[in-house]
Amino acid sequence: MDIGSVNYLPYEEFVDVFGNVVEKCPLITAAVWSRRPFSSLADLEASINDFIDALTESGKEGILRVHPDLTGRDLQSGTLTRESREEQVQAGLDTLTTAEVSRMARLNTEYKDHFGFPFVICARMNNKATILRQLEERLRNERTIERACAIDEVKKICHLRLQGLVVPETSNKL
Ligand SMILES: NC(=O)N[C@H]1NC(=O)NC1=O
Repeated sequence: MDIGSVNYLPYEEFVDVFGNVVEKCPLITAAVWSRRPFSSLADLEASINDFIDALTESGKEGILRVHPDLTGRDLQSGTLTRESREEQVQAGLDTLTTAEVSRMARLNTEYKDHFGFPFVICARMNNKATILRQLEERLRNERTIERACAIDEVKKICHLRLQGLVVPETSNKL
């Protein structure tokens, strides 16, 4: 779909198509619909990012909290959203050894106990080794820095999900 077609979408269809660009946050999509017409895919993405940036710190933590754990129960039981499942599979998180699964589970729990929200990272820009390493490193971050870092990852996930839904404009359009 191109951005012109996006601008013509009635509210219900817009939310059907873009409702999960931020994981389990269709409210963001519903709010951003009011900002159309979008001049470009980048403009749509900027509207989503502006909405996220304007949230209070507890609102941002709410966005993080609805994310599933990486390699958690949802991946094993098949209850992830389609997008999240594809991303975790692409990062190789469905092929961890038993030892890696235990390590990831232990670190995820430690992280969540420490910060009060789950560890979020753009799986498609990583692989299992870099994800485990970042999980260990980010556990040592100060809380405000870590929250900002996690929200940046949400925006990266959103960026890639949007790219899969909207054709970017060609620069040599007449
Ligand atoms: N916990 C977490 O990072 N989950 C997200 N990461 C990603 O790439 N897709 C997700 O759902």
